[in-house]
Amino acid sequence: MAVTDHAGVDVYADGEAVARAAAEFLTDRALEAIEERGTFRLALSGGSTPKRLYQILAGPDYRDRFPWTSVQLFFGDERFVPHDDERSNVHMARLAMLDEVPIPAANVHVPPFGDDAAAAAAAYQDELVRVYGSDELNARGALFDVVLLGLGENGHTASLFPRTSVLDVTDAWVSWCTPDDAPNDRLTLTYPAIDSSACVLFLVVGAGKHEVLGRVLDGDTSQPAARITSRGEILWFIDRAAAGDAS
Ligand SMILES: O=C1O[C@H](COP(=O)(O)O)[C@@H](O)[C@H](O)[C@H]1O
Repeated sequence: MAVTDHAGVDVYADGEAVARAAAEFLTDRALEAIEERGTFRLALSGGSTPKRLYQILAGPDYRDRFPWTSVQLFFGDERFVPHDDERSNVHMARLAMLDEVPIPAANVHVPPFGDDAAAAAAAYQDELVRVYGSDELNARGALFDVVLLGLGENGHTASLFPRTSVLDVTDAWVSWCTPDDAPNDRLTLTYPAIDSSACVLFLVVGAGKHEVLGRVLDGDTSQPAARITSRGEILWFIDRAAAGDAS
């Protein structure tokens, strides 16, 4: 089946258009959630694709419109490096967005760094439990209003990497892995934590992602991203190149 025939897939001209559509989508969802429940819980993704989205949210069109003070921000995954390291997803998000917007520091929930990835994952889960108000997933509605995800050319998403045991973790919200095809240990939300979402939004940009995107959408479960579920909806904002349109 063509990528574009799958439900939930929206195709935009290029990465800039994907980022703009995502900024509008997140703003609408945030305003709706805050009107209904007073808060919006968003898990950010890392890597290169969402950087432009973060810059747009911090820019003149959204800086004063996005309801920063009522948003709780989390990280869907993090490379296990210091937060000021250039490889850190937190570092990227700070430079692109967080340092520029009026979000209270207490609303930005950063995965800890230290000597021990397992201990850091457990501590980050404790932080999620504290903000959510229960240690039982779905007990108080979805854990996240939106989980933002990307897609690696090896089929990983968040830091759910192929051939790692984190793919089998069902008894934790946050865990860690050592990929065999990427540097650094990683902290990541697990499948059950991502499933506890009102919406998962994948952003996929570039011709290099076309083949793996087709496999994931066709349900090839050897690709970690194909095993993502959501108790709400799963949406894909992709550009023409990722859709396989070479024009
Ligand atoms: O390592 C990571 O890669 C994926 C995909 O990143 P992209 O740069 O190819 O879009 C990303 O979603 C994840 O958060 C990140 O840690």
